[in-house]
Amino acid sequence: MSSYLAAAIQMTSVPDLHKNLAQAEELIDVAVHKGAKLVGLPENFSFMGEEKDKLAQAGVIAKETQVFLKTMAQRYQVNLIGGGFPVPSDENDKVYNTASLIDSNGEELLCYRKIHLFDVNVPDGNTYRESSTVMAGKELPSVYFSKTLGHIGLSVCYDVRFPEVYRHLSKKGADVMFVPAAFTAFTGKDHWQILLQARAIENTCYIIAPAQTGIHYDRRQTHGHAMIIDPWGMILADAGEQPGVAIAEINPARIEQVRRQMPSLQHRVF
Ligand SMILES: O=C(O)CNC(=O)[C@H](CS)NC(=O)CCC(=O)C(=O)O
Repeated sequence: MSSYLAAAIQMTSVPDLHKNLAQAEELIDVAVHKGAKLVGLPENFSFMGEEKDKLAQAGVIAKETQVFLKTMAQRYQVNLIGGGFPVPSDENDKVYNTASLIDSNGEELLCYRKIHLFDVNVPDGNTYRESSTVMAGKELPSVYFSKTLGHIGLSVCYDVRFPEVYRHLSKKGADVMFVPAAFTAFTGKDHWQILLQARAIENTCYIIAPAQTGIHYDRRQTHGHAMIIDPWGMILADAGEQPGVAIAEINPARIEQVRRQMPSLQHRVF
């Protein structure tokens, strides 16, 4: 593996599948033209709206999103992460919040179903009951060993509050971990960056965190600040608050250097 550029895309997705896919393509285009070889899209990139609307359209959203990811990966000859989109479950009428890694041949390399669901009354007055429409994934994420991109692990949004997910990925060998998110503006301002830096530092790994930003519908507002963090916890790129792209170099020598300087992974007791 040699150094390469990765991109964390930042979007303001709305309750309109085709508008979102058009915005996603524009930003993939920007990222690829800046040289990115691995591009992450945020949670809910293809649809962000009321839970009941998402559920009603889930079949169409899932199908069109999967076709979109494969088409874009092949057209732009890039590795793409779809950071979380609804896929209907076979068991009942709920969906799985699913993240997927697609290579430049359009093949799916990783698929992960969000384990931790956001059932929280946020003190700003918004109530989230993700479990009312989403089934929790039952399997910890696996790691894809890529000769060119490193050892990649996926997670989604609220998972970032559960360090055991990332320790699991780390034990499986991951050194580039994705946290695609739609973090609330209220929690994000105090927790987002700190949680991401903690996950990077404690696992001495790169963290790539695509994000939603701005006002999506009604009172739903997200925090933004898609970012890429290095294994020492340094913020290499931050997309701010407008839709756009955070781009930074993923450098295997930096991972080795930090793991020499701070060998905490070797000192684990549990
Ligand atoms: O807001 C929306 O409409 C869409 N959001 C989402 O789909 C997901 C599940 S509800 N949001 C989060 O997981 C936020 C986590 C978070 O913000 C935290 O952990 O503080």
